[in-house]
Parts: sequence; structure tokens; C-alpha cells
Amino acid sequence: MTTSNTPPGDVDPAVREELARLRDSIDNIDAAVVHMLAERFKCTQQVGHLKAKHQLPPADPAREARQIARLRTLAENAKLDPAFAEKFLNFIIAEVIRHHESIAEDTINGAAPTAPGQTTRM
Ligand SMILES: O=C(O)C(=O)C[C@]1(C(=O)O)C=C[C@@H](O)C=C1
Repeated sequence: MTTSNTPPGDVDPAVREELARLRDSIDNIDAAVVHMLAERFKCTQQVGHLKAKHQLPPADPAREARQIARLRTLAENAKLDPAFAEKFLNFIIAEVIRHHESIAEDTINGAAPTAPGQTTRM
């Protein structure tokens, strides 16, 4: 593997162009990921309110196990490391559970509800 630190000015223009093209795609994908995550959190906020209202536990390990199994299969089919997919889902779900707990606490304390998309109160 070459690890030489070529100064930016010395890079072949064709290489520079290809890098810029790939980075444009990466930026588009990152934007899509952010928008999809925002939509997912809008759904989970509603789940959090529903669970709090009906005194359901924030976490549902059986549902998580099904999600992980499904995502690992999707990842394998998409040639994505299933262990990474599982870690990523667990990371997101941990944040969701934190939100659910906070909504449940606020519901018990009669705090003002958070606005859609807002995860913490001002
Ligand atoms: O489906 C639920 O019950 C949720 O609360 C959503 C969600 C998720 O983010 O997908 C989060 C926590 C649960 O442990 C399982 C799944």
C-alpha cells in the first residue's frame, strides 16, 4: 500500500476529478442518511409517546432481536458487514430508548411535550 503524502498540488487532475465525483456521491448519500434518520426518529418519538401514555416499557428486546436478524440478512444480501449493520442499529436503538425514557419521565411529571423532531426540551 502506498502511504506517501503527496502534496495536493501534485495530484493528477483526472484523479482529482474522480475524487471530487465520488465525494459528491458520498455527500448525497450522507444527506439521504440524515433525512432518513430524521424520519425514523419522528416515528420513534411517536412510539415513545404511545408507550408512555399506555405505560409500556421503553425497550422491547424481542422486537430488537427480530430487527437485528432482519437487518443482518439485508446487510449480507447488500454485501455490507452484518456485524457493522447490527452495531449501527444498536447505536440508534440505544438513543431511541434514551428518548423513550425521557418522554416517559416527562409524562409522569406532567412536563410540556416536546415538539416533533425535538429530542430535548429548551
Ligand atoms: O418498536 C418499538 O417498540 C420501539 O420502541 C422502537 C425501537 C426502534 O428504534 O426500532 C426502539 C426500542 C425498542 O427496544 C425496539 C425498537
